[in-house]
Amino acid sequence: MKYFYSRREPNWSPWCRFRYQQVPVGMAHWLRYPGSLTARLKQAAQGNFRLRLLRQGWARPLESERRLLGMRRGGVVILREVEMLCGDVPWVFARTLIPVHSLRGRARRLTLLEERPLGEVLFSDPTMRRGVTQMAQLRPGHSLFASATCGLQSVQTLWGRRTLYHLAGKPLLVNELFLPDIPTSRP
Ligand SMILES: C=C(O[C@@H]1C=C(C(=O)O)C=C[C@H]1O)C(=O)O
Repeated sequence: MKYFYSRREPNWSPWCRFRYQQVPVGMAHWLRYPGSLTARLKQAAQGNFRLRLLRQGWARPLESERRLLGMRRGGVVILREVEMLCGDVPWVFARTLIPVHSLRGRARRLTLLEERPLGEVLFSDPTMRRGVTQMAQLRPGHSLFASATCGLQSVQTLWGRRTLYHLAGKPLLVNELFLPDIPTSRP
């Protein structure tokens, strides 16, 4: 199955050069959170955490994703898109790309997760290495914005990050977009 997105990319900046002054109070701690976001969301949702698998299938990465993943032009990935919710309220839209050449050995099980959070597997694997994280402000028309907001007209901006992970030396890229209902007061 193929998925089509706007290919206009937001301005992704590395963690260290990101201008945090622009970020609303209460959003920065989500963007900078260094551990498993799944675990952090579970804690914040106090027993109401849910993960909904939106789609999984073959796709072509966006140009900047391809470069981060070190893939050749025309290469394909397994694309997994999920929503992480508190009850029925979506808090985070996550899009993970696993290049075909990463789908050997340990990374294979990442394709069999269904509604089990990827973070649980990733953060319990001793071969996992966390690489670069980039942040961006996304607006309507940017790639991923429509998928994350399900086309909701009322949403004008989203904050997001993407992190390169390695599992047994093989790369995968996780995009996480924080949706308007995520709590912005630190518990
Ligand atoms: C990378 C993590 O995994 C989370 C779970 C995901 C999934 O199940 O597809 C995707 C992205 C993350 O938000 C994490 O918990 O930090």
